[in-house]
Amino acid sequence: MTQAVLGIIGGSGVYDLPGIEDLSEERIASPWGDPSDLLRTGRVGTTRVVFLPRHGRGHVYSPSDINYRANIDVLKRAGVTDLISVSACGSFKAELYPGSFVLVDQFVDRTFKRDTSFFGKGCVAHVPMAHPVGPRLQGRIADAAKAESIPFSQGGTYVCIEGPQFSTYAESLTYKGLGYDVVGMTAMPEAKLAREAEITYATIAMVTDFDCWHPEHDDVDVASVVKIAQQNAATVAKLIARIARDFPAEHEPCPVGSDHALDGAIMTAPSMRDPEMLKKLDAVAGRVLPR
Ligand SMILES: CSC[C@H]1O[C@H](OP(=O)(O)O)[C@H](O)[C@@H]1O
Ligand SMILES: Nc1ncnc2[nH]cnc12
Repeated sequence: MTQAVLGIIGGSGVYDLPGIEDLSEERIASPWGDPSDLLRTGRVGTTRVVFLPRHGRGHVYSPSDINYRANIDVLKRAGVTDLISVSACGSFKAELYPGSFVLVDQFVDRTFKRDTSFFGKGCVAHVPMAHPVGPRLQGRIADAAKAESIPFSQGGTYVCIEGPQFSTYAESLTYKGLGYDVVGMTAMPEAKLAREAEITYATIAMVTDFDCWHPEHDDVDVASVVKIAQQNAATVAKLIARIARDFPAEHEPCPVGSDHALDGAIMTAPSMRDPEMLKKLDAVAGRVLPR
């Protein structure tokens, strides 16, 4: 059996997770560099939880500067099996109004200057990304939201832009016209790396604004995002606490195979693999790499 460990990545406005019992801070070293912050580990009821604010305490890392590989690597080293990311987002749909929550299930990656894989020269791998969100994990978020009477919308596409600037009007209209639901700057490559690390991933997109396409709303700015994020902080904490409290002790097998994503994914012949690269992959790919 694999013990379930619930990881939470907090986004803009979510730098802390109240309600963790037996809280301690852990500095875990990673061969991929420095993660955004110390890991805050503990439990909620009997569930082990690990919290990491992706921008760091005080919001020191911009979306392009976050070391996504180190973040996912240390969460893997801490035993995280299931990872919920909380992300502030702009909305392209009138019905997804600021303050609402969207359980997105697809991502479009428009980032262009980030390290998007743990693999590469010396150990090449290709994991499936057709279904980036674990449906069972998302179902648990939905069940908890219902139990706490928190309105949410299930399903949707999150387009991840490089930032740090918000989108132009033409970009906003384009994303809306393409049918995307929300826009943010951080879910990619986070979701890709979680998949490579065989961690089941799901996102709670917290709508903070209408980006800049809506004729009856002001264009997005930091003040409006922060205002909505602060207003929703207690609701996010309540939702996460409920998910954690009701979480199973044993990791539930992921129906889309996120916990076995590396099965058959490594292309490089064993004799041609770079030993230095393999060392760095000890946590992420330890399950499939011979020791
Ligand atoms: C503060 S506005 C832009 C900022 O908000 C979102 O953060 P996160 O995804 O970490 O919640 C967006 O991606 C940008 O990083
Ligand atoms: N409109 C927006 N675009 C990108 N990231 C965001 N985060 C919050 N609102 C956003």
